[in-house]
Amino acid sequence: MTPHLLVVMGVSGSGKSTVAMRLAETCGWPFQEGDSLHPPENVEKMHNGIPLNDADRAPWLRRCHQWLADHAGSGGVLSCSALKRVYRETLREGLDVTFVYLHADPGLIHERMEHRPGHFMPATLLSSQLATLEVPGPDENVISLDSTLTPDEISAAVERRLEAEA
Ligand SMILES: Nc1ncnc2c1ncn2[C@@H]1O[C@H](COP(=O)(O)OP(=O)(O)OP(=O)(O)O)[C@@H](O)[C@H]1O
Ligand SMILES: O=C(O)[C@H](O)[C@@H](O)[C@H](O)[C@H](O)CO
Repeated sequence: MTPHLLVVMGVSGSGKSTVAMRLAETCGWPFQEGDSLHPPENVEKMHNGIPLNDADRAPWLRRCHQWLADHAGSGGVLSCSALKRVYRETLREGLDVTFVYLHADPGLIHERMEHRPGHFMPATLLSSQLATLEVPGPDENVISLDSTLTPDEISAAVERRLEAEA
C-alpha cells in the first residue's frame, strides 16, 4: 500500500497503542509510541493523577510532529491521544496525516485501564481525558472506529478505507 502517516488517537485506554502496533505490523510501516515522546515531567504528572494542560502538551506535540515529518516518505503509525482540534492541527502542519479515532463506552475504557498491568496512567484520569476530548470532525481526515472491535478488525477496516481512497 502507498505509505501513509497515521495517527491513532483517542483517550487513554481506548486502545491506541494496541491498534497502532497492529497497523504498523500489517502495513509494514514504522511504529512510534506517542507516550515515549513525553518529557519525563509529563509522565510524572500523569502518574501522580494530575491531568496535563496545553503548556505541558506543547513540547510533546512538537516532538510527535517531528516524528511524523521524519516519516513522510516511508509512512508511519503514531499512537497519540491528540485530544483537541488544535493539537491535531499541530500534528498535521505541512503534512498529509490520516487520524484513526478509537471510541468506546467510558465504562468499558475504565474497565480496561483498571485491568492493564504496569501502566503509569491511573484510571482516575479518564474523566479529564473525556472532558478534554474534542471529537474529530468530518473535515479532519479521520477514520472513526468502535474500539470494541478486535485490533485485527480495526486494522482491517483502516486498510480497507485507505485502499478505497487510493
Ligand atoms: N480492541 C481491543 N479489544 C479489547 N481490548 C483491547 C483492545 N484494544 C486495547 N485493548 C486492551 O485495553 C487496554 C488499553 O489498551 P492500550 O494500552 O492499547 O490503550 P491506549 O489508548 O494506548 O492507552 P494509553 O494512551 O493510556 O497508553 C490494554 O490492556 C489492551 O490490551
Ligand atoms: O494528552 C494526554 O493527556 C496524554 O497524551 C495522555 O493521553 C497519555 O499520554 C496517555 O493516554 C497515557 O496513557
